[in-house]
Amino acid sequence: MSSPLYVALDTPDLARAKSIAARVRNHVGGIKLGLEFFMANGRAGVREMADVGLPIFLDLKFHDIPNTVAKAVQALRGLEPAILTVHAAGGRAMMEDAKAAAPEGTKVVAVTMLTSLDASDLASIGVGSDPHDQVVRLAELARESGIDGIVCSGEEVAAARKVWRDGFFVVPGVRPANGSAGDQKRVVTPRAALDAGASILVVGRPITLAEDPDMAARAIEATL
Ligand SMILES: O=C(O)c1cc(=O)[nH]c(=O)n1[C@@H]1O[C@H](COP(=O)(O)O)[C@@H](O)[C@H]1O
Repeated sequence: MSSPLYVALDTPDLARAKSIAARVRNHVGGIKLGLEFFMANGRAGVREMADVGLPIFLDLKFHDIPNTVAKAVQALRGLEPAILTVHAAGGRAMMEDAKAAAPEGTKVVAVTMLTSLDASDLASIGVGSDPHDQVVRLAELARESGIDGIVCSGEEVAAARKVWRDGFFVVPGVRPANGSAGDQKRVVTPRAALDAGASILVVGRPITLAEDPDMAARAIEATL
């Protein structure tokens, strides 16, 4: 079985992304490319990274009116990523249309509540519920829309899986014990996230900024 560990290659530097991918490729199940990489390298960059031979998770977090999101997803045709992201807060119709526009083999997953936010951040944008209730509510909405799964923190994934048994659950904000959280606020260890029901784990800086990314990926893999 392939590893549930996806490495987030958050860099605008294509050569650097390729070099880290080459070093960790035997210890991860896939590569996540996000806004930083895509803004700098675009479709051609994604194609080059596909040469590494691992599944590509293209994390562009679409959040717009349904027509715009559907057309953006259509415009990605030809890249056929294994996974792509939208924001659940874009609403049910947006998620339905994103799914309809995506290639058959691409999983569409919705970001519920960013792992960089906590309860006080939710309150500051006028959302009264706590992170747990907010994630479960958006998980239900995502399920009803017919997409494949959600992104949430390891703190909510067990509750979300209760309302969506066969959903696909992406958990970022994952840190090895004693790892620096950085800008992440809802953080769990890789092992705890998997035990709670994560389908895949997304780990960026703990691997990419390590002196030896290969060893860092291997050390995380060993805990799974
Ligand atoms: O959609 C995501 O992947 C995502 C959602 C979320 O709520 N939190 C989150 O950190 N991410 C992504 O997961 C990665 C986490 O990176 P590190 O904090 O460096 O491990 C980044 O690429 C983020 O864009």
